Amino acid sequence: MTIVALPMMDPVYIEWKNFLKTGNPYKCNARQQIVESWGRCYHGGVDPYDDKIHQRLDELNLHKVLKEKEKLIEIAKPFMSKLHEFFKGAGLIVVLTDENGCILEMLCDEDTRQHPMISCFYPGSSWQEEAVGTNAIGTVLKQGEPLQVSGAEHYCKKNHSFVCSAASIFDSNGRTIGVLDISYASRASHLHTLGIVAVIAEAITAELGIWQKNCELDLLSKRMAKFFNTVSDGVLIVDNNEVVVEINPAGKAMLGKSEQCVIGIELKRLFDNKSGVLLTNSKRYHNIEIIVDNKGDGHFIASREPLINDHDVITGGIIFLRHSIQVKNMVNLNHSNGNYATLQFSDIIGKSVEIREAIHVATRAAATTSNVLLHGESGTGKEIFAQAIHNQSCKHNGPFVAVNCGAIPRELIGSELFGYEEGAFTGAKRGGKPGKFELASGGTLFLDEIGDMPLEQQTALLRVIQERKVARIGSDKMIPVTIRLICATHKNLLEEVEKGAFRLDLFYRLNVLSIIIPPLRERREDIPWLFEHFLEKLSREQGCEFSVEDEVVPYLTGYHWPGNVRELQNVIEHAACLAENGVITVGHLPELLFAPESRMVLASPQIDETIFSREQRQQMAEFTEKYKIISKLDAFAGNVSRVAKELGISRKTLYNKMRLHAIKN
Ligand SMILES: Nc1ncnc2c1ncn2[C@@H]1O[C@H](COP(=O)(O)OP(=O)(O)OP(=O)(O)O)[C@@H](O)[C@H]1O
Repeated sequence: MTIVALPMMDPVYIEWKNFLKTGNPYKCNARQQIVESWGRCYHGGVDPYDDKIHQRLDELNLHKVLKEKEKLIEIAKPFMSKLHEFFKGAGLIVVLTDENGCILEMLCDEDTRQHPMISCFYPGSSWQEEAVGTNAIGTVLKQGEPLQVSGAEHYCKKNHSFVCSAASIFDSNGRTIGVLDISYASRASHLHTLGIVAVIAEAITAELGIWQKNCELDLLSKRMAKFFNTVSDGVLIVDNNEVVVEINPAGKAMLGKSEQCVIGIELKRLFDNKSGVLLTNSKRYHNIEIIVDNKGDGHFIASREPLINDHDVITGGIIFLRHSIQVKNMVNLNHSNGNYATLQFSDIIGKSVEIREAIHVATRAAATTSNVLLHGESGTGKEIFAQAIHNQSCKHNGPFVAVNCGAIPRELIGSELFGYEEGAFTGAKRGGKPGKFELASGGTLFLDEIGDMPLEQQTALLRVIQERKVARIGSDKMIPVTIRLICATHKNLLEEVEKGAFRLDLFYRLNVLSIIIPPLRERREDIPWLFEHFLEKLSREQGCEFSVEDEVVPYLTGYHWPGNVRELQNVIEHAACLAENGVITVGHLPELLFAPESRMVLASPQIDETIFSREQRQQMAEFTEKYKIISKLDAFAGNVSRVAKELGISRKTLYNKMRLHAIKN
């Protein structure tokens, strides 16, 4: 390589000399890009006569930058080698820098490398304008456009022997990430070198773009694969001939088929005729119901979206399958249809031996999937027990569907429980309707008042329990159902069996685990706890405090509670409603409670003795008497003689008692 000293008569050199005297760009005849750069260097305080060694990165930082720019180097290097090969022996240096003008890679002949003038080109040295004045690399980084800087156009004298051509390399967002440069020491500049550099920089930019796009596609396809393989919906992709080209693991599990048995097969051949037609006769549908007779739960909800290419042409379809039970569970989670259970064992209030025993058995029942029969009068808490069992069982994530068999007209009970097909009977809904068994599948079906179920439906129920499959009315397709059955009755079912109103075989099927919930009158020590519980609930709901006169609770415990806990709850609400300033007194209790025939205190004194103190019993007796007199006075319009006769006492005694109890007539 020949290093040539520039003659002092070079017109650019003269311009340079003149510029340095004033720094005035308007008096300068050099190229505009060069003058602009000189202006930046002049005002930025770059020393044009500085011949010190270039700024360079230390080992550690250079290593870091090289690591960061690994891909740029990898992509640019083959291009640089080609260039180097092409210009072999011409004394050229091919340089790659980062966006800060720091040399990352350089290629040159061995004898060029040895030349002292070239010593300023080495990995880590900076060619920023601020560091070495106007130069192709630094000035391209400032101005963006490819540029050749020759001889005295360089701001620093030490670079006057070079001709440098550089162009930026960009990432896919158009940000500069590097510069490609060809430099050589010469008096003569050749513009075609700039052209070559610009084209190669563009090629590197294009290849980097392809690499970045590939990375994005790779990431996208990894994400898609993850989604495809882990999503709980079955996903099938079909081509335009309705032939399956892809199926995900969930899809294979749902269809119970291996990949080999699905890929390349027509979609409709994977299903029965009716389902196959439904799945293939439209390019887009949402939530259509498919019932497939195969092993496991073959009851699906299917949706389909067309696959459309960039030219808006349909190239196939993507079909999503979901177990109907999953859909139902989601609906149930939304709490939009009431098929959910909120109550737990902790919501069952009571400390009596009887209720504790019932809770104990129910807890054991929750640990199994056996059918449960709850016996208890109306309002004793049968539903609360059913919900608690469901919520503590392995089915707690499934639906809890409650049906009151006594409340549904006889002729409708079949369609309610088992569902029906479209056109099964006059008035049947279009598309049919799933029954409660299907809706409860995966969870618990609570059949309240099972004793009221008509005999013919008992037979159908027995069949569902035995076969664990249900056929909708009007269809012979069997839909698998996995449910835990909890039934409840206030009737003595064995008596019903004797009367011929209940099937014995069904009774045995339902009565696997039997729980007796005793009436409230047989566990009166629970009344104070229930009273406190319901009052607290009212306080919370109404945002006000209640206080209760001492006599109230003993009075409640003396009533025979034919409506059980539900009635107690209503009585407390009634009293709380009437209570002035939140003070509940006996006077706020409903009159029904004072009717002598409904009082237990008098009827069964031996029970009272075990629960109440003598003082409490005395008080209760007084209250009973007081309210007996009041109710009779009301009944006979204040006619004292009639009331006395009715009570079997003299008028005088009645007056005395009225005075004693402060009763005004
Ligand atoms: N032990 C209890 N603790 C708290 N609340 C109770 C208890 N028992 C019943 N209840 C409440 O009493 C009301 C009636 O209970 P539930 O509906 O469970 O009775 P049921 O026996 O199913 O009645 P029916 O046979 O008339 O349907 C509900 O509001 C319930 O929450």
